[in-house]
Formats: sequence, structure tokens, C-alpha cells
Amino acid sequence: MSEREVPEEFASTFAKVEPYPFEETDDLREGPNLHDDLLALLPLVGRWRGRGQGGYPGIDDFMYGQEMSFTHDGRPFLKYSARAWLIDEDGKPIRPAAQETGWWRVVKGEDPKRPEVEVLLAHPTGILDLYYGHVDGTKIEIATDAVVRSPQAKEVTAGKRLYGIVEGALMYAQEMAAEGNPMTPHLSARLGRISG
Ligand code: HEM
Repeated sequence: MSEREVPEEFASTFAKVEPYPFEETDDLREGPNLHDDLLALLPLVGRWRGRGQGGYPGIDDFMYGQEMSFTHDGRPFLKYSARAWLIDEDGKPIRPAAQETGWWRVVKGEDPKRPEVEVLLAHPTGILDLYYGHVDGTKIEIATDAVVRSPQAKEVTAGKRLYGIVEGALMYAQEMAAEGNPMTPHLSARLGRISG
């Protein structure tokens, strides 16, 4: 339909639409209060940047930079995204690397001291992960309950991640079972807080 064919009443409706009217924040000092259900994940909220190293059977070891953000809008979930880039020994960027985006929620667990978390992740490589796990103080351990792959995706069958807040830094280690290998380390990184 050409612009001229848009009925007059619709044209005025579109013109009136304001930008998204609700606040979303990565800073606990601003915007809506964090939902009570998310208290166990509070230390993650913010923006992070740092470096990591990786490897896997059959590939060369590598180093990477990464940015990560956890934001919320007062509802009981965190919006998560991360992007990485390969770097050389001097930290110079080589090329963009993995990105992932998804949602973190606290679901009702049996032990109030170990809240259960659910993490949904989508990767641009044709892979979707559903992770479950627990928060133990400043440590979060999650493992895949399901991995869905498109026909072209690499054969990733399971994943495991350990996140920890250590002296204000966000550290994590990630393992995966892929391409016929059992659960094997792929990544580890240390990120510093850049806001929030
Ligand atoms: C910080 C994030 C990540 C970085 C920097 C990274 C980096 C790499 C690099 C450099 C390779 C070697 C092949 C290539 O150059 O593409 C690779 C392979 C691979 N990565 Fe990652 N990766 C990351 C996250 C992930 C995630 C989240 C998954 C799974 C969902 C994943 C699954 C794989 C698989 C299956 C291979 C192929 C292994 C093989 O061929 O045996 N990676 N990754």
C-alpha cells in the first residue's frame, strides 16, 4: 500500500504515537523499583565490560572482550544481552564474535536460601537455550534443561554456566557439550561494572 492509500484516520493515529512510555533501567538508583522476586539477581543489574579467554577441542584458544547488560522495568524479569569481540594479545579488536540475548527470572524454588532461576537465551547461530539453576549468595549456577537448534546450527547439546560476583567484578565460566564432545570448558571471563 502506498502512503497515499493510508486512510486519513490511521495516518493521524500513527502520528500521535509517542516513544515507548515506560522506564527501563540498568541502574538501581534510577527508574522503577526492582521487583521483589528479583532480589536474588540484584547484583547482576547493570552494565559490565571486560575480557575473557576461550577454547574448545579442535579450535585454537582465543581471547575476547565482552559487554553485558542486565536491565529491568519493575516487572519480575531481567532483560539480558551480551556481545563479544575477539582481541589479540595487546587487546586490539580482531573481529566481532558471539552475541546472545534473553531473559532471567527467579522461579519459586524449594529452598528459600537457594532461589531457583530460569534463563532463556537466543543466539544468532540458530541456537536457543533454556537454563535452570540456583542462586547461592553471590554465586549462580545454571545448566541447560533444553537446547533447540535450527538445521544449520552447530551440534550443541548442553551447556553449564557459573556466574559469581567477586570483589565487585562479574566472573563466569561456561562449558558446553558440542560436536560430539562431552561437557568441556569453552569460555571464562572477568567483567567490571561500567554503570548501575
Ligand atoms: C563470549 C562469547 C563467545 C566467544 C568469544 C566465542 C568464540 C568462539 C570461537 C573463536 C570459536 C572458533 C570458531 C570460530 O572462530 O567461530 C568458537 C567455536 C564454537 N563456539 Fe563459541 N564463542 C562464544 C560463545 C559461544 C556460545 C554461547 C556457544 C553456544 C551457544 C558457542 C558455541 C560454539 C561452538 C559449538 C563452536 C564450534 C566448536 C567446534 O567446531 O568444535 N560459543 N567460539
